[in-house]
Amino acid sequence: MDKETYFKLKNPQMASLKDQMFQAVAEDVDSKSSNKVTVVGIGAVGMAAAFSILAQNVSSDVALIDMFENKLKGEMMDLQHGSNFLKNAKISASTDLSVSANSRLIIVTAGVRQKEGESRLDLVQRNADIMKNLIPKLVEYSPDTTLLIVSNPCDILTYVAWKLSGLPKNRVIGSGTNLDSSRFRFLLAQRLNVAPTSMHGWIIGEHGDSSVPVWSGVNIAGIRLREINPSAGLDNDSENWNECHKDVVNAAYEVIKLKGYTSWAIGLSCADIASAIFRNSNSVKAVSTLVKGIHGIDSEVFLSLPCVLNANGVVSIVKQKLSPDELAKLHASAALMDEVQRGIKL
Ligand SMILES: NC(=O)C1=CN([C@@H]2O[C@H](COP(=O)(O)OP(=O)(O)OC[C@H]3O[C@@H](n4cnc5c(N)ncnc54)[C@H](O)[C@@H]3O)[C@@H](O)[C@H]2O)C=CC1
Ligand SMILES: CC(=O)C(=O)O
Repeated sequence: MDKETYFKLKNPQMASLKDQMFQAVAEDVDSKSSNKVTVVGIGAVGMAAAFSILAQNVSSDVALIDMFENKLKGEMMDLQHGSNFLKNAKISASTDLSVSANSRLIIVTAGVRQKEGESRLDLVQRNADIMKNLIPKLVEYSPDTTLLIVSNPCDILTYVAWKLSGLPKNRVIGSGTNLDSSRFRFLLAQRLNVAPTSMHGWIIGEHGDSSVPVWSGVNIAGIRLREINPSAGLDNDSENWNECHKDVVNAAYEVIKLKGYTSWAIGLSCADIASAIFRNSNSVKAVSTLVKGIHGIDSEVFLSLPCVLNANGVVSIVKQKLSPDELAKLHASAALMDEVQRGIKL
């Protein structure tokens, strides 16, 4: 019961302050929004995603879910207290999955994270078990939703979520190498002293140790690095450009060693993907999608490729012209995903 109703029941003769202040003119609007995002798992990554989405006004309706009631309430209140600086935000939270009902996007960050020295693949069965508990119930509450899977190993858990959800493949997306591509562009841009947004380079394949840098296409303003230095990114390159990719692969390990986890960049990456969906933008992003039949991959695995994203999720995949070496590495990524998937107990 809200405070207004309680007051009226207790004091039937007295008009409330609200009644005295306002003259009702029409029925209130049904506040059910069409841009609701639920973030499942409100650890470092979930909260960075929720904050980025609210601060960038990608959605003004954010629901938070976790197992820990006090932490949930604390995070919800802390965000709500910033409402004055947001754009009419509605923030809700519960341990009960029903709080997610009618979400247009559900971002899943629940699960264990790597400890120092652990790889993403080491987490697979523990986090697959969490998906088994969560995904079918979440989809029951939001049958028209799009799932964005962030928990690691991201590509494998996106496959698991797709299998468990019964949703069409375009609406089950892994955050994939959108983050790795951002790291790559940042590192390249630093060496060439341009803005990362002016540096065009893609990391595809696994969000993890077998990720594939598409050196053949790295360019600024259409000038490919390889036109100037045909060895850029190769082992025999005297300028060691491939250090940039090695640093991308090492990035999470290094940040985890330094601060215990990674959060801000992946939070911003989630907001970037959510924005493409909510604004129906047809933006091209490297996200994890079902790649069977693309680039000659014949196994049912999810990997990142540049995808056109809009309100319908992944609507097409950009068929990059890959060099034989890049193609071989992508196939190695696919074979690794297939092998790990076969070991999961679903
Ligand atoms: N794909 C990517 O680019 C990235 C993925 N990650 C992954 O994201 C995941 C989360 O990382 P952090 O936020 O750092 O971990 P964290 O430990 O800070 O947070 C995880 C949260 O999930 C919650 N949780 C666990 N099981 C749950 C369940 N069944 N229902 C509801 N909530 C549940 C926990 O209570 C906790 O609050 C990890 O798997 C990590 O490896 C992290 C960074 C980047
Ligand atoms: C932890 C992780 O997957 C990342 O920061 O890339």
